Amino acid sequence: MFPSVQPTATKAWQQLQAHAADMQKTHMRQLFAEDPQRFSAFSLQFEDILFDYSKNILTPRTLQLLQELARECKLDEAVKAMFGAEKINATENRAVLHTALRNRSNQPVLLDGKDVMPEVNAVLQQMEDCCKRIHSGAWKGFSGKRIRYIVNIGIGGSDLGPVMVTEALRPYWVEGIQTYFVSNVDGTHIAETLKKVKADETLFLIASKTFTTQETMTNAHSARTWFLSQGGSEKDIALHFAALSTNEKAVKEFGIDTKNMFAFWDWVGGRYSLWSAIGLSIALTIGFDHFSALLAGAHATDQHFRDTPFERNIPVIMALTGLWYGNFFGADSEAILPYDQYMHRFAAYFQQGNMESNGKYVDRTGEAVAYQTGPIVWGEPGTNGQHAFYQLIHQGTKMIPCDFIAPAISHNPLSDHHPKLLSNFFAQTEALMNGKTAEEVRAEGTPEELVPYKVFTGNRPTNSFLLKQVTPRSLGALIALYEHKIFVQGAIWNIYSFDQWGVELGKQLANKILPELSGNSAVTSHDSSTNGLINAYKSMR
Ligand SMILES: O=P(O)(O)OC[C@H]1O[C@H](O)[C@H](O)[C@@H](O)[C@@H]1O
Repeated sequence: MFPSVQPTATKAWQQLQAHAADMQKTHMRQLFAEDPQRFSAFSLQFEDILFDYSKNILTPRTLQLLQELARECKLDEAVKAMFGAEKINATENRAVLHTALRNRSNQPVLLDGKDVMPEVNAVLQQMEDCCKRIHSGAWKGFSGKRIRYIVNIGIGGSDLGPVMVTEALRPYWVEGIQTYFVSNVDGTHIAETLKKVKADETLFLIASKTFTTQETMTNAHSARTWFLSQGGSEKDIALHFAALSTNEKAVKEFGIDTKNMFAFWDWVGGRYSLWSAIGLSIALTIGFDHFSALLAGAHATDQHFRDTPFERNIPVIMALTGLWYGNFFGADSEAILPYDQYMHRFAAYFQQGNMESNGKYVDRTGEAVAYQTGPIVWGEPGTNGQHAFYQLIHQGTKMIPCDFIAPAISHNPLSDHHPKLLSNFFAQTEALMNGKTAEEVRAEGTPEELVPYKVFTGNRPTNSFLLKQVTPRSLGALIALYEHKIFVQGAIWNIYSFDQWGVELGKQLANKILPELSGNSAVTSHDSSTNGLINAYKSMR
């Protein structure tokens, strides 16, 4: 296990504090004016992705100190521990091996002395066979018709990744396949979805690592009841239900034929599981070859992350710049702003990826931390966000570091839409960096009383990711960059990034409240607010 280092006790942290005091007085406009080579000094090309981090409030000295912090916190050992299958998810005594799921090199990955790759490859083979049978029409439903509808029932990590990727890769959808996702326990979600599909042409994928999640099991049972009401018989369930899970026993108990079970393992975290059997909805939607390309893109990033010195390592730089603002400028959120409509769930996906991983206040020694950890992550696609919340990013009182993401080539090159979209992408980071001075506002002939309102301070940090095109490979690479960013930050903050105990309390209390909701007797077992709300609900229904 890599050593536990308190980041604030390092020499680099002290130096960064002193340096931050200077940098808080520095304007990026000045940094750009001083160095005409700033873009080439602070940008990196990886595959088809250009990463520009020059519009950040940093100098070579800042980066050097941040990298020193990473070294003092033993980031190199943490990386080795993860790739080396050490049980770095110590509170659950598990390794963290989502990188093995996309290990296209097939180099052995030894966990407790046993290579996991044969099992990984066997499940990929099973997924490929399933895709072939569905896409060729060989897999037939109970009426003899081919499968046309895929309904993935899952939540959290068993939903968000597949939703995000299938949406981002819509141009690659296999003809004749329509995929839907049901996650919310709100009956509306499954009811509205079932209106769109036909039982004899639908394959339900019950996606749950644990196969015990309340929302997923409730939706799965409702799907089964509906299926049986639509002409399907008990024996037809084998043709229309598959399970993506680590829990074979619970899958059997639900009544799903284990030959329709696609396995994964406890060393795959839910929010890192789109590369596993949980990705079957992706493979069925975009085709197995495209799913393989997604894995290959992520694998390329894994190699970049594992083997590149910190100075040129994109996830390390993403992590360090984020940490710089969170810990030394007091920023508490980050926006992810894709200028690509297909990527409209990208921010939502990394809301779970980041906030469930690094939303922790207890460090690896069991002590409460005295510094900020994971940021609030949010965002919407540009340009919609510009007409909604960018006002606050430009002129609000909070610093919100933003990631701008855009493809150079659109999948829908309709008249001049794409140049217009990209002109906004370029303009926004320029405006956020430069701002507009009072002199510039006056020079436009603005009446003096309006000048203060039209001034933009600028100096608001952004990263830009310019992709050639959103393809399975580039998307896979991009997702993995963000995954490793989260890992690096968690390692430096000395927290456990791969558990999620914080989601348990609400679940426990909901289980306690559920039986109290039946009947009409007044509930008195909670605080007065909770009692009051429950009793008001009982009187309203
Ligand atoms: O895949 P499942 O076991 O159904 O879990 C689904 C989700 O629920 C949990 O509460 C966790 O917060 C998530 O990390 C997980 O992805």
